Amino acid sequence: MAEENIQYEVKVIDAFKSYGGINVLNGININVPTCTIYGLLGPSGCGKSTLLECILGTKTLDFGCIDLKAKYLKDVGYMPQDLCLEGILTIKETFEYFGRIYKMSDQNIKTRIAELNEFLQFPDINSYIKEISGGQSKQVSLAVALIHDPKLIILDEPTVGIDVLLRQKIWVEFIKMTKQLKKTIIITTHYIEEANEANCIGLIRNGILVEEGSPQNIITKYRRNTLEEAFLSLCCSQETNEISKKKVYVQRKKKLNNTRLKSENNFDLYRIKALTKKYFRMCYRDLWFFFIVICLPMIQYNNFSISFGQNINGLSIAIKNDEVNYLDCRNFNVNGCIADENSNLTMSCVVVNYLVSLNRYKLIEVNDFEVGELSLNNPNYMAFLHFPKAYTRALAKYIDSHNDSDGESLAYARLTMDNFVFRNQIKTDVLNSINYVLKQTLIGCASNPKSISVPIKFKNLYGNEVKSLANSIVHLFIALSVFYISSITSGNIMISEKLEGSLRRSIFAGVNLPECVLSLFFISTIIQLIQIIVSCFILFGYYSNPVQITSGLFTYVLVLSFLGWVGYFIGIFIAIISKTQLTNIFLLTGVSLTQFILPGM
Ligand SMILES: Nc1ncnc2c1ncn2[C@@H]1O[C@H](COP(=O)(O)OP(=O)(O)OP(=O)(O)O)[C@@H](O)[C@H]1O
Repeated sequence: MAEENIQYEVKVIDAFKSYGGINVLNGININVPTCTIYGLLGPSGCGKSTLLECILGTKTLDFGCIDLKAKYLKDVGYMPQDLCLEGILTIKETFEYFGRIYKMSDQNIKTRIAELNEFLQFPDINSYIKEISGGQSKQVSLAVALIHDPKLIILDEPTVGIDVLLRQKIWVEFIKMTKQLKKTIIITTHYIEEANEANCIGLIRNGILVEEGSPQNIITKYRRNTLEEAFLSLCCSQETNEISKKKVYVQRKKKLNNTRLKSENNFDLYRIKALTKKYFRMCYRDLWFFFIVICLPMIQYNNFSISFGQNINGLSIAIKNDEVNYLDCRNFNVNGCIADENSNLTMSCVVVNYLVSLNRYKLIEVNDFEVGELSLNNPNYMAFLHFPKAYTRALAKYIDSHNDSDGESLAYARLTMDNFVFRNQIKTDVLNSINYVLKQTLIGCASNPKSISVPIKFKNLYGNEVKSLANSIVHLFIALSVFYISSITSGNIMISEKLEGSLRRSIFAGVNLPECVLSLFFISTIIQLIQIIVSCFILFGYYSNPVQITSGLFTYVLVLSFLGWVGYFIGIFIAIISKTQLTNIFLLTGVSLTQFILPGM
């Protein structure tokens, strides 16, 4: 065929690409004629995959030009070197997913699976990808590249790990595809013998195309019997004229316009549906994910309700009462006025009985002040209380003349330093008990008890029902759980998609990032709503924490949802900036911990 009559599917002109100043593609020119198989050969690291990705547009050239006949992503089928498929999906679901991304009808997908099965012979198509062998996953990956019957097929080492018989069968099929179905195939391979089947071969070394031509022409040119021998001879002559792989600075060339493959439309509901279905499967099939997102919070809500900030009870307080025997207080009644010289009131008993009536404390009498003081070294003791011998008398004198020269009206209380919550609770209860004593004193003396009350009236706008610490922070706990669960849901799905390469493969099939984010948003919002319902049911319904929602249930759920959505976007952002799974986990945990600490928890 005359040169001018040849139609080219792909033209790469003067392509340069470097990483860190080292040229991986060093001025490559290749021309791939339509309806042919073009084999790219070369040692590991010579730049074959980089060249393919530049042709596909997933990587950009630094200089040079790539001209593609195909204009749309759906016209090209790409099989990357790595699997880049979701192990958690079955073979059938994987085909359905990609088929739907390419907007194929269900019937069309079914027919295509049957056709591909005929020549690739998949294992049971209901097997999970993670459970099939390396060679079988390569077959599936190849089928995914062919599912939508593209015009241009780009395959990066498709036959690695596949047995010889099937390899031969695949090449026969490739030849049939180019001859009968007018497809163009670009293929990289390390098996030189199979490259014999290609119409044209390009040998790359150190980013330079050192030879290009049909297998027969190359064999003839190097006067050898086989292609392998021809390449060995070529490589040996190259060794002596080694192309430097050291820093090669690219000459400043004008960057030419490259053809970029486009998606047919930028925002497609059909693709969003396929993505949502895939994410849904990924969520409910991963049992650990399901456990962490749904079951673990339920356990935590339960643990929180049982253990956190409940009303305190059973705390031990050491007591030494010099005024009266502690046991004698049991039958004590406030009767009479302490101002009365003849009254035999012992107000220390009023304090003691008040504390006992709270059912929070276990009062344990000690005989010695020193022993009482030392009792706080025992972690079971939260306080030591001491009442002086003339406590009631001194108290009467203090009330009467505001004078207690001996300091006998002072009860002594030493509190634990170990536990902030317990200390404050005991402090409040002891102060309330003294307040109660004063009131009882005034009642006994027929005075108006209000005269001794603190002259302030507290009125709460809301929160009247809040009785315990757990009641007060239950909403904070729900809010933080919703935030955390949303961020780990979006963050973990996104990072696994990114690192396993399935995101890249989906993007190459036409999906764009906003579609991924929106589909994941649906899933995350559903999980969030389940979270809110379950948490409210456990914390308010089952454990009866008081609900006082002043702005209405809708606003409450909306505010929680907003928090979850913030968590969702933070998760996505962290997944985008994280380069490894570990960084992703550390960042997610760090941000969530900050959220726990900032509200003062
Ligand atoms: N993202 C990247 N950042 C830095 N260097 C890269 C990157 N991608 C590829 N390289 C480097 O570019 C060179 C060419 O890589 P490429 O994957 O194209 O080789 P290859 O010819 O396909 O090798 P193989 O046959 O082993 O797959 C390698 O040295 C590789 O380390």
